[in-house]
Amino acid sequence: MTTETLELDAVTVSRGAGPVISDVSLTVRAGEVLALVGPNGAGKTSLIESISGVTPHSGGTIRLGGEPIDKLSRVARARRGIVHIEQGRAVFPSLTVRENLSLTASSPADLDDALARFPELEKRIDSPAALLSGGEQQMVVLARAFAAKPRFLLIDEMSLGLAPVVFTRLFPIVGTLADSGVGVLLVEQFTGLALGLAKEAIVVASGRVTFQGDADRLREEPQLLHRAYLGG
Ligand SMILES: Nc1ncnc2c1ncn2[C@@H]1O[C@H](COP(=O)(O)OP(=O)(O)OP(=O)(O)O)[C@@H](O)[C@H]1O
Repeated sequence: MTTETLELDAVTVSRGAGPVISDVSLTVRAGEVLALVGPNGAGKTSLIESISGVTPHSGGTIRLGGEPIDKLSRVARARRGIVHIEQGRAVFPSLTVRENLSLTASSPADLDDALARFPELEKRIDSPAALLSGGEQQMVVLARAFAAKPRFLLIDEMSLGLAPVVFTRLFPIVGTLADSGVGVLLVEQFTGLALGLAKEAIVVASGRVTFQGDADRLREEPQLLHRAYLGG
């Protein structure tokens, strides 16, 4: 059986004065986590946005299951299974947890399936999302993404604004989503956590790839990571 892929081939993204991502090629595989790390301003968010269609890319090709998706709108890409979790916890505060999940679940079974992965949310199912803690809100965001039955999940800085004790509990959930067959591209400032979940890693600095390979190797060799952050 061949593994489904989301591939970027020499992708360039330009913003304002010039390219913020240059010639980046990578492959996300179904069932695996690919960690995308790098210093602030390296272009990680721009890269993720080019995949989901939030920001257009100015060069290169993006393929989903081998088919180019460059010309598809953001909505069309989402319909094909590319789900983007943007920075910040975008819950609908006045809606209950159930209503938040219903926005993306296309059937009650999909909603139940998503909830089954987040037992802590089941207890809060009829609470308005505004009354949940930051960690619980991020769980709603993850559950809502999972309820959409993604083929590929793009996660941008899930830990932002959360206490370490909270996000270290959330991180393993991303691993279980990948184990269920979803391909995950994970942007995360807590490099150690991201590399711990990932099979492969890619480091981007000043818009260019400075390391691509085994995540464990990068985790075990801090000098390699340091060099990649400085530009390779
Ligand atoms: N809307 C925009 N218009 C113009 N330039 C932008 C815009 N958004 C980001 N940039 C620039 O693009 C470059 C890459 O930013 P981006 O947010 O993609 O990097 P990042 O690696 O995700 O950074 P961080 O970790 O700080 O979120 C930066 O130089 C940034 O100033």
